Amino acid sequence: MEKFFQSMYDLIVETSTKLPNDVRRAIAAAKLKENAGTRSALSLATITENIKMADENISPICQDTGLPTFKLKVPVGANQLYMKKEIKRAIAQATKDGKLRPNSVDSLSGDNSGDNLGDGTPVIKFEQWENDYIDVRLILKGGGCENKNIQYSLPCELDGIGKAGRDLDGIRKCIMHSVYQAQGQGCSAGFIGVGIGGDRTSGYEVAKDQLFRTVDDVNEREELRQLEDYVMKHANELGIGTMGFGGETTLLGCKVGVINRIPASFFVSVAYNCWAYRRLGIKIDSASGAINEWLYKDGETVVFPEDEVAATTETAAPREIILEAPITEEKIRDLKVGDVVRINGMIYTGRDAIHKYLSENEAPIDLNGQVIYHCGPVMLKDEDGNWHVKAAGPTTSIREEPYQGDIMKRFGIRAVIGKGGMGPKTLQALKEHGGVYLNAIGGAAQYYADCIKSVEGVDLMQFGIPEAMWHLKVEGFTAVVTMDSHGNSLHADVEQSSLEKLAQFKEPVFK
Ligand SMILES: O=C(O)C[C@H](O)C(=O)O
Ligand code: SF4
Repeated sequence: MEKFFQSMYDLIVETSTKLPNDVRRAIAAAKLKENAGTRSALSLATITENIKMADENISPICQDTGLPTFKLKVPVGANQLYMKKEIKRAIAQATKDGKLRPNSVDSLSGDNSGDNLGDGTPVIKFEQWENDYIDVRLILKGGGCENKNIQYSLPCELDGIGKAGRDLDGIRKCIMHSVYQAQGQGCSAGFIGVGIGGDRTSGYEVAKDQLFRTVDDVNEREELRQLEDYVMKHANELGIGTMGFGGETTLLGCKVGVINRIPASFFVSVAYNCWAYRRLGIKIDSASGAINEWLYKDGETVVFPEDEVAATTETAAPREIILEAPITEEKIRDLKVGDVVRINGMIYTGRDAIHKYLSENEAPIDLNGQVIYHCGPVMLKDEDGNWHVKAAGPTTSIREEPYQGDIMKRFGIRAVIGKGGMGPKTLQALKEHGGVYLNAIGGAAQYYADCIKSVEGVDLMQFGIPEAMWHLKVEGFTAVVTMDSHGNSLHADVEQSSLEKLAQFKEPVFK
C-alpha cells in the first residue's frame, strides 16, 4: 500500500480542480438553451470559462472546497486504520498546497484548524465487499448548497404547491418545492439527490448517495425513473435560472433513491448540489495502493467553446458602469437592477465572522464609500511572506441579512458583492442609505481570482483565512446589480414569479 497516500492526494487534487465529464456535458447542454445576451447566458459563460481556468491552473474550481467526504469499499481484511491515517495526511498536504481551503472550524470557538482536520472532518466511510480491489469515491460539497438541503416529513402543506400526502405524488411535490426553495442561493443550476424513507439520518444518506450516480444514469425502478424525468422536465419551468437570475435552466440533474421506513415516519430528504459538482472516484490495487482506473471520467471531455464572459461581453444589452471606491452616494443612486458593473481599485472581504464583529466593534479601516465582498478565499503565502489569492468567488449573502443594513449605514459602505441576494431588511437599508447589492457569479473562483491584482493587506486574521478581512486590489471585477437603492430586487421578483409557477404543479400527476 505504499502508493495509497499518493493516490489519495491525486484524487483530492483532481476532484477539487477538474469537474467530471458527465457534469461538464450537463452544463454544456444547459448553455445551448439560454438565449444569448441574457444574464443567465452570461453567467454560464463565466462558469465555463472558470472551469477551463481551473483545469489550466490546477486550482480549486470553487473556493469552498466543502466537507471532503470519502466513501470506500474495501476487501475483507484491508487495514482501515492505515487508510484513514493516510487519507488525513493527504488532506492536510492538499490544504497546504492550496488545493483545498482550510475549512474545518471548531463549532463553538470558531477556531480554524488550518489543515482541514478535526472532529468529524474529513468524513470517511468504509464498507466491505467481496471484490479484491478498493473503490474510493470523494465528493467535495460546498456549504452554500449544503445549506439548501431540505427534509420533508409527510404529510405536509407546502408553499405554492399545497398538500403533499404520503404517496408518489406527495414526493413529487416535495421535490418541486425543494428546487423552488433553493432559488439561486446554492449556485444554481443545481443537481439534486433525493432519499425517500429511512429516518432523518439515513434519509439524507440515501439522498447524498444519489449524488454518486452519473447524470445520465437511468433509475432501475420504473416509477422512480418517471419521477426523475418529470422533475427534470418541469423544474426548469420554474424559471429560476443560473444564479437565480431567471432563465431556462434551473436543474441539471435529479436522482431518486428509496429505502424502507417505519410506519409513523415518512421522510423525503433532498441533497442539493451546486453546479460545481465535484465528485470523482478511483479503483485502487489493494496490494500497492496504486490507481488502476478513474471513475466519472469516461466519454469525451467537453471542450467549452471560447465565448463572451460577463467581463468582456459586447452583445449584452445591460449598461456597463465602472465603479471605483470611494464611491459617492450619487453614483450609487444612479445604478439600477440589471446594470453590469466593473469594479477597479480596492474591495474588502467580509463574511460571517466579520459581520458579527463589525456589529459589535469598530472597523479596522475606514470603510466610508467602500465595497465589501462576501468571500472567503483560498490564500497561499510565498517564501517572502507575500499572500497570493488561489480562488476567490462569492459566498451566500443571505447569512449576513441580520447585520448588513446596519453595518452599511454605520460605516458608510456603499456596495456589497455576494451571491444569491439579500432580504427586505437590507433592501430597505439600501434605499435609506444609498447602497447597492452586486451579484457575482457563484463558484467562479478562478475567474474572480484572476481579477484580483494584488493583496494589499489583511485584518482580523484571528478568524482564520476564509473569515479574515482581506484588502484586495481588483481590475475589471464584474458583477450584476440585483438590488438597488430604489427598492428593486431581482431576487424578490424571481422568488415571486417562481412561486406562482410552482402553483401550476398543484394538480396530481402520479395517481
Ligand atoms: O464558503 C464559501 O466560500 C461559499 C459557500 O459555499 C456558499 O455557497 O455560500
Ligand atoms: S460558492 Fe456556490 S459553487 Fe461554491 S460551493 Fe458554494 S454553492 Fe457551490
